[in-house]
Amino acid sequence: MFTSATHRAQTVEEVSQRPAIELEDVSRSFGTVEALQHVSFAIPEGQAVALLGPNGAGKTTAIGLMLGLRRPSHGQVRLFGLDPRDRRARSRCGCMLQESGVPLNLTVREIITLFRSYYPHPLPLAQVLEMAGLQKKAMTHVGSLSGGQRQRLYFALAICGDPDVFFLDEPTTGLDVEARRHFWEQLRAFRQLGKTIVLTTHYLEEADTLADRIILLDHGRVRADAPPALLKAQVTNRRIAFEVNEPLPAGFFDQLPVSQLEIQGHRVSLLTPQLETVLRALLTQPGEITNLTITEASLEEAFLQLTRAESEAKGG
Ligand SMILES: Nc1ncnc2c1ncn2[C@@H]1O[C@H](COP(=O)(O)OP(=O)(O)OP(=O)(O)O)[C@@H](O)[C@H]1O
Repeated sequence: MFTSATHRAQTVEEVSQRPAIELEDVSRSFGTVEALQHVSFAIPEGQAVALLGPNGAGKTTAIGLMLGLRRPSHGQVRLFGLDPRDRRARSRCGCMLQESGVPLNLTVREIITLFRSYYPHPLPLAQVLEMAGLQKKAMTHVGSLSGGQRQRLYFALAICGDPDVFFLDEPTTGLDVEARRHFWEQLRAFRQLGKTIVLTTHYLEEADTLADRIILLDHGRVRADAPPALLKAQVTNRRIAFEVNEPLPAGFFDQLPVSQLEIQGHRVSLLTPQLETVLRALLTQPGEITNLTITEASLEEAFLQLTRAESEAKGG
């Protein structure tokens, strides 16, 4: 579909061996706030990584460090083996940050042309407009774009330099479901060009859909670092759902290891880390149990369990 004029053919070994980004024992404080603490990871070229975490986890700080917009208080950050502020590294980056200010009195075409001029090997204008789905808006003034269209423009400006690594800080916040899915398609197409992608998100579905790997940050530390499927498997919780022909005795679940217990009429759903214990109790009580299903925890449940374990370990 899309072609990249400057995209070099790379062998599998090259793609997997050369890290695009490296953080080595990185900490960053703002006064007394430790936004990141002893964070280390490497992102190989061609990988799509989601930095996931609750508010204040340190996601934006991490992106700022990788882009050279901030400096670490401790440790080292490298972008393509260079200081992230080095022009050679920066010219290979595209970014869509939370606060992207652009002049409102230019047309879409004019501003993309301006941004293309900053890069040594920009993508053709027509391709940028097509990738961002802005062909029909080329002559529209930026100030007249809707929120969703403006988000597409930010995407266009971020990719127009044909970056090797693309940083996105909460790119779909505020978009409706349709616009979000459209954006995911655009990003997937961009990924197929072999690009490295680092995105922060609050949307677990977004991380699950787009990322090869999720780095879960919480209170400035890496809490988990794994592919989405493995992250879900790390979590011992299972969801049990079933129907009862008559209500279970009062207090039935009080002594059982269950959480997120929901009872709606005859339908019961719960989470448990001890599947056998709960099943034994259910199957030995006198009432009839039907439509029993047992499923793996969703990514959302995994996320909650992992972050809860962290705050409990801290006594929080
Ligand atoms: N410029 C700053 N000055 C002071 N404190 C800051 C600054 N930037 C970030 N922080 C603090 O560092 C911590 C991490 O913030 P950061 O923005 O990186 O988190 P985040 O995971 O991106 O959060 P969100 O999902 O809400 O955007 C927070 O406690 C935040 O208040």
